[in-house]
Amino acid sequence: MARITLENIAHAYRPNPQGEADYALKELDYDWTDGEAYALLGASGCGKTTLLNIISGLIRPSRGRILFDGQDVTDAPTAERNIAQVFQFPVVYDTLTVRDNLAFPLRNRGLPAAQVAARVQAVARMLGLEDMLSRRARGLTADAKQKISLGRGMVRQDVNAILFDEPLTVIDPHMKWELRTQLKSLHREFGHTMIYVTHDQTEALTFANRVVVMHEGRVVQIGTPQELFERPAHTFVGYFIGSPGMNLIPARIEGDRAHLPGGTIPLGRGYAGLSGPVEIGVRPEFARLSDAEGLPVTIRRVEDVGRHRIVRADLGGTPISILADEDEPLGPDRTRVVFDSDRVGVYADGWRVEGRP
Ligand SMILES: Nc1ncnc2c1ncn2[C@@H]1O[C@H](COP(=O)(O)OP(=O)(O)OP(=O)(O)O)[C@@H](O)[C@H]1O
Repeated sequence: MARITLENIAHAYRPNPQGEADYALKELDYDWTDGEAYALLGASGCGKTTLLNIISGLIRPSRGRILFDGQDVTDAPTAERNIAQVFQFPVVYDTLTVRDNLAFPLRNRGLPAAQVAARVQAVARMLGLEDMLSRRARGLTADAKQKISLGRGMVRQDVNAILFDEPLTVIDPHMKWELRTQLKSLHREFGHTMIYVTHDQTEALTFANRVVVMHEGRVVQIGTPQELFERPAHTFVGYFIGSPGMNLIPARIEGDRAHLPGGTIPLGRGYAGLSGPVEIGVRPEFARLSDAEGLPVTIRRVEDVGRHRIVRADLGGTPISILADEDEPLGPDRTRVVFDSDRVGVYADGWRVEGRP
């Protein structure tokens, strides 16, 4: 395995890029820790595959360098980077048995038969493929074939990293949960550096220790699932992660107070010199309805989602969501919202601003 360093990487598909807008991947400087499980998360077209392909060597970046354990591989082709890849669609040899498919990358490297057998057995056990090891891949379900692809990606111990590009796309919804959990266990057991591309926050948050959130070609935050939830660095992170996402409310900030459409709230921290459009961000989990304090809201509807309810409301023209417990009374007198001031973030031009205590 290797530490992967991206040094001022940027990529434009068009020749002679002029401004920022021409870059599908905006400048990025980052060290991927050896042995870590990462997810690259973002909406379609945000640049995830471009970044993954730069790491694998399918794309040479327009700017910057890429290093594996300090060695420059910017011009090294994929084959020389010693990387395993798992794609959206299964890549298996139909005429071979499941066992031979899994063994293929190891035999290719000339590993002794006993080691091949042991490793194939371990991977098959983790993926629940043990019962079908002697069957030919032809005729297996798409789910089983993709499991083989995942297994082939993970069977080698000496790879620098394993890259996954939306590997669960073809998997049946009820199997996805199981496979996500298996992948996580495989990471724990084998300790490979894994980079997993997805547009699905649940996949990213269950799989990865560290999530790299991308938006419009830019990495906007790299953090643990908890950091992304508690301190989104950008409004996109707040909105994209969470269900429902973070509330964003236009605000005018004066010191440690925010003037919102329906009134003024305390912030717990002081802010100065904000420029550009300013919003406060507060997650629905840190908002509650009240009959006495807080800002007036109009309740539009209440959605029961099992463990709790989501109250959709209007705060001076801005739609907001508030979480309410299953047993919390939602009578007609509950017409105000209170935000937990320690959990309110301030965003200027989309970026989180740190206030002074
Ligand atoms: N070969 C290419 N030539 C020109 N533009 C491209 C090429 N590949 C991707 N792009 C553009 O670069 C941007 C980033 O694309 P990329 O495929 O990296 O995004 P993504 O986040 O992986 O999206 P998806 O989830 O849809 O695959 C998009 O605007 C896309 O249209």
